[in-house]
Amino acid sequence: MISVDEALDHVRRAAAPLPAERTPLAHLLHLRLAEPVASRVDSPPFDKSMVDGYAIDVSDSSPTLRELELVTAGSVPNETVIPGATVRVMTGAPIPAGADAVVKWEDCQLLSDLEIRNPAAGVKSGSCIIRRGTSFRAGQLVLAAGKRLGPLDVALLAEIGQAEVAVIPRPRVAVLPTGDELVAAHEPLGPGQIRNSNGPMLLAAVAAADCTPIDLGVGCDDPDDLRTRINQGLAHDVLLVSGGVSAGVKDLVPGILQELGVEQQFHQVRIKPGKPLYFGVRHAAGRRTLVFGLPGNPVSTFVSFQLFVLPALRALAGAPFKPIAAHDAQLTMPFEHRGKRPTYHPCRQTAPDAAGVLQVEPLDWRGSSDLATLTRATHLAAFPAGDYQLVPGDDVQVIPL
Ligand SMILES: Nc1nc2c(c(=O)[nH]1)N[C@H]1C(S)=C(S)[C@@H](COP(=O)(O)OP(=O)(O)OC[C@H]3O[C@@H](n4cnc5c(N)ncnc54)[C@H](O)[C@@H]3O)O[C@H]1N2
Ligand code: MOO
Repeated sequence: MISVDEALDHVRRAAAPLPAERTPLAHLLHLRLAEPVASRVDSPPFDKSMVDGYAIDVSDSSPTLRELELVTAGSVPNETVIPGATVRVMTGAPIPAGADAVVKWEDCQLLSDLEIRNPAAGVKSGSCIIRRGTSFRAGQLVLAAGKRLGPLDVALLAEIGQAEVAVIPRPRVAVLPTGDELVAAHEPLGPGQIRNSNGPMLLAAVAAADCTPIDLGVGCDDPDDLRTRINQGLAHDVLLVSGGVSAGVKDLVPGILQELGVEQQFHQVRIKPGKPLYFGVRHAAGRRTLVFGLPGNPVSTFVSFQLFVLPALRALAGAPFKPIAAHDAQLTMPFEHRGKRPTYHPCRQTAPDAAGVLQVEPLDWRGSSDLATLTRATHLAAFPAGDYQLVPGDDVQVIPL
């Protein structure tokens, strides 16, 4: 049995970023750029008006100005602003030659249909004009490689005319809960049966991690059925199997994975819950698939997902590999730990103390099938292995959920 850190090292080695793919703007959200992006254009691409008004030459001292034409956004001026003349411009319109400022129409006095009093007195050159290249110049780097793209980055790519860009794709993650005892939430429970909660949980957790979930249905504890479904799962970047990985007569998953060419990296980790965790990698036809066999108890499945699968998914998607960060906290209640495995115990944040230290209360958790308590938890407290008693105020490391 290996330690959590050793297990994470195996996952780290296998979880190199997926190969980059050119992807259109509509599908870029939360993906990471595989290349730096420089603009091929100046932005804005021309000097433009920031207001609806009159483009003028501030040095013109003529008492009145005659309107030569109206220029709206999307059209171009034909006339030049000469002494005694103005061009009426709408917001976003290009500035005509000869003009060096725009005055809002409500600050101008209309004398007749096409004539205004010259509003130049006190107006600064450049006023209400945004100059070509103010945001950035052609050739300038606008987005760095590795950046996780948000809505503003997508907008920026559109602004520079980059209709598609090379990004690390969203990992495709197949989910296969296994067990003859499992029935779906809408089906009646027969004797000895339980509902499949891991399947919906993992599909949701995969989606929450910005990956694409693929539902492989529920596998029976039957070699042929498992072989077929696992084979389907191996066509994706990651396969998450839940159940069937411990020592029971129907725990067939590790054997079938081996048969299908998955190279086991580890099986069993010194951790509670989640001891029977399996991890393997298959390389076939130029594709690498990471395979996690998650222990079937729902809390074990979830904790294993958080600690081992989530860092792998993030690294496949191009982020640096990083174990889930632990924070310092203090216990508000006594806690007795027994056992040779470190325990990740559901706990609940109370208030930070006066010094801002996070305070947590270990919950009355009834073990690896007690999903209900986990839903009330805000953190997992990481208690080291050993037999010992902790008291309120003792330090503990916690992982946010
Ligand atoms: N002799 C040993 N027995 C067990 C060991 C061991 O080391 N030696 N490890 C125990 C630990 S720890 C765990 S955790 C479980 C994990 O077993 P499996 O991964 O093989 O899972 P199953 O036996 O299939 O299921 C365990 C438990 O969880 C329920 N389950 C399974 N799938 C789902 C699902 N999709 N939704 C909800 N609940 C599910 C299942 O009915 C069982 O009750 O093994 C111990 N045994
Ligand atoms: O490690 Mo198991 O996950 O205790 O139930």
